[in-house]
Amino acid sequence: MTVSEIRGHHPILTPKAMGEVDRAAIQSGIDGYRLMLIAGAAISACVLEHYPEATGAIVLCGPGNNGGDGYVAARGLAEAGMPVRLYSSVDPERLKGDAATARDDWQGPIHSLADLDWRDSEIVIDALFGAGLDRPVEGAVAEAMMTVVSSELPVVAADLPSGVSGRTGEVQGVALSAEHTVTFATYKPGHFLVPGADYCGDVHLIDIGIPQREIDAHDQNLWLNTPEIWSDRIPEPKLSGHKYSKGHLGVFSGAFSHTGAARLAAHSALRAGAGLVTVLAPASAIASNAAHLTAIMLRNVSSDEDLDALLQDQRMNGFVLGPGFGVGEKTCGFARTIISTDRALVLDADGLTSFKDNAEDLFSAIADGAAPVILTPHAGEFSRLFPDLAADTELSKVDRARMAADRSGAVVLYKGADTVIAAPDGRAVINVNAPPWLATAGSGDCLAGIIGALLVQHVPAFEAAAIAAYMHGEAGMELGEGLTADDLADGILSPSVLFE
Ligand SMILES: NC(=O)C1=CN([C@@H]2O[C@H](COP(=O)(O)OP(=O)(O)OC[C@H]3O[C@@H](n4cnc5c(N)ncnc54)[C@H](OP(=O)(O)O)[C@@H]3O)[C@@H](O)[C@H]2O)[C@H](O)CC1
Ligand SMILES: [K+]
Repeated sequence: MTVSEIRGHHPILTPKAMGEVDRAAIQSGIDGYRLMLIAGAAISACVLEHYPEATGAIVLCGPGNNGGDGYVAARGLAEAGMPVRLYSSVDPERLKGDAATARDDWQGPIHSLADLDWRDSEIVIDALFGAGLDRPVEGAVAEAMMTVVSSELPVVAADLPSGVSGRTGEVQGVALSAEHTVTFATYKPGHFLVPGADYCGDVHLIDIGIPQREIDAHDQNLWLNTPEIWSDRIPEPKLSGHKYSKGHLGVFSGAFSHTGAARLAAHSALRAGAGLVTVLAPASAIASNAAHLTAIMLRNVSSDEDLDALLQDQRMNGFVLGPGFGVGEKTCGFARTIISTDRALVLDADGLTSFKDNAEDLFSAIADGAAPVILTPHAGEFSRLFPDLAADTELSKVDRARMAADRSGAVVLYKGADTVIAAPDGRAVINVNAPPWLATAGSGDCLAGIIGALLVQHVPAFEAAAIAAYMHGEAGMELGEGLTADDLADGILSPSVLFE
C-alpha cells in the first residue's frame, strides 16, 4: 500500500516515544523477544511477497534490536528456502538482550560487513539501524552502505532505511534507499517527512502485539492526516440551507496584471462549498477580473476606507489575503484590520512575506483578536517569518510548524511534499496524499481558497487546514500528472461529495 492510500486513525510517534512504548509494554508483561519475532517475520514475509522470484538475499545486521529483527528475518527467509548471507556491522558478541537471543537462534554463518559481497544476491534486507540511529553514519559502515547503494539491488528496510532519522526524516551521513519499509506499532515522522519519505518506498505498518493502550498513553498529538481525524467536522449540506448559511468568502486580488492568483483561489473556494465568493479588487483590476468572472462576484476594494465599508457586512465572514496581492504596508494594514474584526483569515503568499520585518506585529494582532487565522507558508515564506526556527537544524519540520503555531497563535500549514499542519494547542498532522505534480504554479492559491471555503462554513481552523490539504491532494491525484492550477480549481469537489 502506498502512503496516499492509508486510512484510519494513525498516531505518529518519534523513535524515542516508541522506545518508551516498547519498554512500557515489556514492563506490563509482554515478552520483548516475541515482539522481535513478529517484527522479523513481517520483514521476511514482505520479501517473499514482493520478491518471490529472488534466488538469494543478503541481510545486513547492526548493533542493536534493529539488527535483531534482521537475524529473525534471515531465519524466516532461510526456512522458506531462500539462500541467505548475513553480515554484521559489529562483532556479534557485542549484541545484548533480545538481539543476542535472535543471533543465537540464527543457525547460519555471520560474516563481517567489511567482507560484503553482493554478487549472486537479488535483494538486500537492511537491519543496520532503526530507531536507535542517533548520529551520522561514518567509516566502514558508511562505505558498505555506499556499496549497497551502487549495487542498485532492491532494499527492504527494517523499521527505517538505515541512515534516515525517524524523528526528522533527515539523512544522517548516508542512507539506504528502500523499495519497502516494514515498520512496527506506529509510523514515525521520518517515514513521511522529506527527504526520509523518498528513502522509505512503500511503508508497511505491522501490528506486533503492542497494546493500543500503551500507544494511546504516549500519544504525541501528531497524526497522519486521514479523514478519520476530522470526518465529524466536514460541513454537511442542509436541506434548509441557503447560500449565506454556507458562508461568504472575500478573496483579495492584486493590481491590474496580478489578478489570476485571486481568481484561482476564488474559483477553488466556490467548488469547495463556500456559499458566496467575492473577489475584492483594486480599481485598476476591476476590468481584468470582470472579464473572467461569472458565478464569483466582484467588488472594488482599493483603500482602507473601502475595506472598512466592506466589513460592515457581517455576512462576509472570511478572507483570503496574499495570492498575487503584492508585498508591502497596505497588505499588513489589511491583515491587521481583518484580524481585529474577528473574521477568519487565510494569510498566504505575499500576505506572509509582507510581515518579513515585523512578524511580531502580526503575532500580537492575532493574540489581541479572536479571529481564526491560518498561515500557509512554503519553506521560503516560513524562513521569512520564523528565521530562527528555519535555521535550527536540530528541529524537524513538525517541531518547526508546532513552534511557529505556538509563537504566532495561528494555525500553521507548512507546505511541501510533506505538508505539516500545526495548531497553537499542540495538535499536528502530516499530510501525505499530495502527488508530486501538485507542485505547480497556482496550486497554493487553490489551496488557500479551499481553506477559506471551509472557514466560512465554520469549520474550526485546524480542521479546515487539514481537510483542505487532503482535498487538494485528492484532486491532484484524481486529475493526474500534468495538471495545471486551472484544472485543479475546476477539479475540487466539495467535501460532502468527496467524502460521501
Ligand atoms: N517498535 C517496536 O516495538 C520494536 C522494535 N524493534 C526494533 O528495534 C529497533 C530499535 O532498536 P535499538 O536497539 O533501540 O536501536 P538500533 O538497533 O536502531 O540502534 C542500535 C545502536 O546503534 C548505535 N548507533 C546509532 N547511530 C549509529 C551510527 N550512526 N553509527 C554507528 N552506530 C550507531 C547506537 O548504540 P551506541 O552504543 O553505539 O550509541 C544504538 O543504540 C527498532 O528500530 C526496531 O527495528 C524490536 O525488534 C521489536 C519491538
Ligand atoms: K533499518
